[in-house]
Amino acid sequence: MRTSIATVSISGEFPEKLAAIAKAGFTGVEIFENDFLTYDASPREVSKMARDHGLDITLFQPFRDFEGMPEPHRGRTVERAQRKFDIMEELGTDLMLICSNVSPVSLGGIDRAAADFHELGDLAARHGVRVGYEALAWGRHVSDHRDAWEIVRRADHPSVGIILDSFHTLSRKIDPNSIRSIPGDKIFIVQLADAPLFDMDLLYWSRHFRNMPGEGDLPVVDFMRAVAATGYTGPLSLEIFNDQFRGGSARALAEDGHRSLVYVMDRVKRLEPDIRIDVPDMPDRIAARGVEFVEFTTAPSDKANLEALLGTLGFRKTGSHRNRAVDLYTQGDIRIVINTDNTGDTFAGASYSVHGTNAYAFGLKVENAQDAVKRASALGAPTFSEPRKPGEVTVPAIQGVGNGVMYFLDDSPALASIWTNEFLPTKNEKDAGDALLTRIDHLAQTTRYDEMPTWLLFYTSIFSTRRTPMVDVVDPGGLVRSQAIESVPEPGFRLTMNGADSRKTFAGKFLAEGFGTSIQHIAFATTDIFATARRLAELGFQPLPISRNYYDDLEARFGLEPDFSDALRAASILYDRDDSGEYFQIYSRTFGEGFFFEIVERRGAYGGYGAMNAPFRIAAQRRLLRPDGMPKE
Ligand SMILES: O=C(O)c1ccc(O)c(O)c1
Ligand SMILES: [Mg+2]
Repeated sequence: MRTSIATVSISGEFPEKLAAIAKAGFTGVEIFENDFLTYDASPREVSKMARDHGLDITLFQPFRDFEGMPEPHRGRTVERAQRKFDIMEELGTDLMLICSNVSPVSLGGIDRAAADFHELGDLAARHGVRVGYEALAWGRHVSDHRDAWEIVRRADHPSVGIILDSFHTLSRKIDPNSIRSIPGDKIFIVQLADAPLFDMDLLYWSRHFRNMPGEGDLPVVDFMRAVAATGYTGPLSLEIFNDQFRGGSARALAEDGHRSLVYVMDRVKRLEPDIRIDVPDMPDRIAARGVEFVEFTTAPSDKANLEALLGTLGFRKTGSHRNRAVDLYTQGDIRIVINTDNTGDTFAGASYSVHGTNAYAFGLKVENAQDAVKRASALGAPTFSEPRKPGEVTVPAIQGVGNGVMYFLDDSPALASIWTNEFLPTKNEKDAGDALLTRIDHLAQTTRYDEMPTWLLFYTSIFSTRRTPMVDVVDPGGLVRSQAIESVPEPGFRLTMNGADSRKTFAGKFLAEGFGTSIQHIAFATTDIFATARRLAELGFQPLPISRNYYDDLEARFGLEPDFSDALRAASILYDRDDSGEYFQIYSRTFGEGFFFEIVERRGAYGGYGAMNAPFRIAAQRRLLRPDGMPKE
């Protein structure tokens, strides 16, 4: 698979862009004219730089306002093209992109445009180059690839072809299957971009909000299936205009870009088994069944606090690792591991010294743990391993969000018996009883807003998932954007990603003080929230106190019976309801740098996360940060 990316897609100066592009595994690069014009080097020097990095220059672009010009503009346009052909020769590329005319003086007419292209084809051939015509979604006369194709067909010149760009086709909701009738050898290059669905001006949407395939909402896989069906085997080239990306890290963007192309082509290969698609073999998207454990790293001195909090949530210590300072706490199907093995250079120790106490690792239950690592590695995720002691099993793992560790467990004998083989059971003198918590409902990871696309792509490319729409949560310190990912077909693994723009938000403060992205809360499921609340009270659990105003509003909003809302209020339970069911939430107070636990009950088929309650939760957490702490009753 030949992969390419336009220089506009990556931040930084030319040398930095090219280095990042090559390092991420691309074989080609599109030179965006503006990047070239603003960089102080000759075309030959730029050509050499690309080639020194092993990159082909797949395209020089864009050439604007060419076809359908009346005289005297027409003559000047041809002269302009001639000069660009000279530059292309020095750059060492043979393909130029001509985007459909947006000039108000341009004239329509398919035959007029075809005649212009035929003439340009002759000129291009004399320079040994080719031209490709791309329909901009906002072109004045041509805004649809089907019209662009008709012009190219009538131009009937070997040096003139069509350029397809997924954004222009899909943003206008043009059926990508219309591509299937174009001969593959007349498609000179294919540009790919995705975008979140916004109802806005096409030009503005395209120039500011494109993102990598798989990060947005456009059916890029369907588009590529149609392209593959034409027999096209040329480069797949990313062209991503995105303001946020321009401020990001060149290396991370290039890595995301490469991952997105491999992901899309792996999807296409599975959906079109009869078409030869040149993408590395890898296991299919991994169906995560659930979170098998979450592991905290902490120091012996801090451990007691975490242990005490877990105790009030009804967890008991049920095991100690045979060789290490690692303890296991369980309840229902939930396992929490506390690691204080900070001797030597363990990863847990390193994570603790950078972030303090944090949930630095979790384990996912999957069908085949080795397959999960294989797929993740094929998509560019780093694998993780640490030296094991005799008798210890190596659990397949990768590094993910914030360098946290993601372990994979399955039913193979070695992995399935790890808890009984490596941990010695703890005898509990007196059993205080649990709080009816059954499993981990979801994990919530907090990250910088600009890193969210990276991590959404990470999860959606490796796992079989669906994403819920992005919701905005208003924090008095700024906006926090939140999106949930759920495993399919079974929602056994649920994860919410919260992106904080400002360090003044509660989430942003967690990032700043914990020095980076990490799990900020863990939500446990119960099947009876009121029974759980009673048990928690007996265990001495202190819920996050919620303001009285919240309950008054809730009662009015849902028409709740006063007895019911009183019961909610008495136990500091938050409530939500939609057409499919009900949702109950209890929050713990925060621990360390803003970490907390949540307990939820889902009734019916409620599939959300209580987003409308988030501002109340945040307000309550902020109140507790104040010196007096307590809410006014
Ligand atoms: O926004 C533009 O002008 C523009 C230019 C070149 C392209 O290939 C494109 O897709 C858009
Ligand atoms: Mg384009």
